[in-house]
Amino acid sequence: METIADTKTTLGTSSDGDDDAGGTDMSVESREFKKEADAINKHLGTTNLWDYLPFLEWFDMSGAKKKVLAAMSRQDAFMQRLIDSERWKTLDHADTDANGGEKKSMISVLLSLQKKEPEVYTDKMIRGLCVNLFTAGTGTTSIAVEWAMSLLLNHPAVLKKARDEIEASVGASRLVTAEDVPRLTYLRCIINETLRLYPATPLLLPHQSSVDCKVGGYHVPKDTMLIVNAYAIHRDPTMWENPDEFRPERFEDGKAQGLFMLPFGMGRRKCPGEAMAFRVVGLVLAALIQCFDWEQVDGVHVDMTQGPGTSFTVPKAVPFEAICKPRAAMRNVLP
Ligand code: HEM
Repeated sequence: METIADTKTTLGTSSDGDDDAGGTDMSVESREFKKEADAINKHLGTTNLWDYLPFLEWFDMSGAKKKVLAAMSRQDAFMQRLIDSERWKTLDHADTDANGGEKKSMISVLLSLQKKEPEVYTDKMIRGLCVNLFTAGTGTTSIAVEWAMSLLLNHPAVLKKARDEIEASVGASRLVTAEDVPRLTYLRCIINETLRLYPATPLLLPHQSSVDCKVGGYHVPKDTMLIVNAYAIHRDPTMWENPDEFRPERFEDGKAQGLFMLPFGMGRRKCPGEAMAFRVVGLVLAALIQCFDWEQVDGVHVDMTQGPGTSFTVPKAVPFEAICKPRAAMRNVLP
């Protein structure tokens, strides 16, 4: 029998934003974008004296504002290059779909709208929208995958149950697809339980009261910055039984209905990417579980310490590391 070498795999981003380990298979464009995003994140999450003494913003003594603005301008130029290249593709195929009938990219959809309403869909607006979605949608989902894999490695029974579900629903003759994910209900419980214990953005995004109001008996004046501690809510022992335990079963058969959790926020400013996040995180986890056998490195529990946080997200302090081996059953499917 052919032997398949075990591979030590590292996923994700350490809390200092330095992603050497996970970045080796990234495209040049992805690396460039990530470099600027990391440069911005590094400063966005820090406390600035001008949060307390607003006049200090004018002096920018730490130089943080200057660095963030410079990185944002490089990110903007990068996005404009993507838009221009999509525009040229559209010109080349003036009479047909730029992608030859394939699914259109978001930029190409926005460029079609630009033709109809140029004053609304300006390049500046498209750049802003794309940067916003890239920034909000990439770090959060990769962090969620990393926490989920770490939890699975430390809970082999849960990992096995997830594998069994994929075996029963998809089998081993083909790779799991995005269409399979909604049927993998136990996998969804795992994602929910991961987001409960390790919400990618534990304090959501800061909100601001638009009018004077009362919250939980406290008077909140207009224009106050409000921060919701989702992390604490998700581990509230008055609500959740053994809140620190990783137990995806608590979400089975709608059992957790009515229990309060908000990893995507709530209300008008709730994350618009929730459905996409479940699809992407679900597909990545399902493929990793379906295709590989996983083991802890030297039998040591995966470190679950949380990092100090980069801007609004909280990744692992130590990136996820594990031994993975392609499954013999999937040899015909894996490239
Ligand atoms: C596991 C993955 C994700 C998590 C945990 C997450 C979480 C959140 C949270 C907590 C907020 C702030 C909500 C609030 O302040 O009340 C937010 C906002 C946002 N998210 Fe996500 N998100 C994820 C994935 C995505 C994806 C995949 C996209 C898009 C591709 C996305 C796009 C956005 C945008 C644009 C906002 C700002 C919405 C606004 O302020 O109106 N997110 N997300």
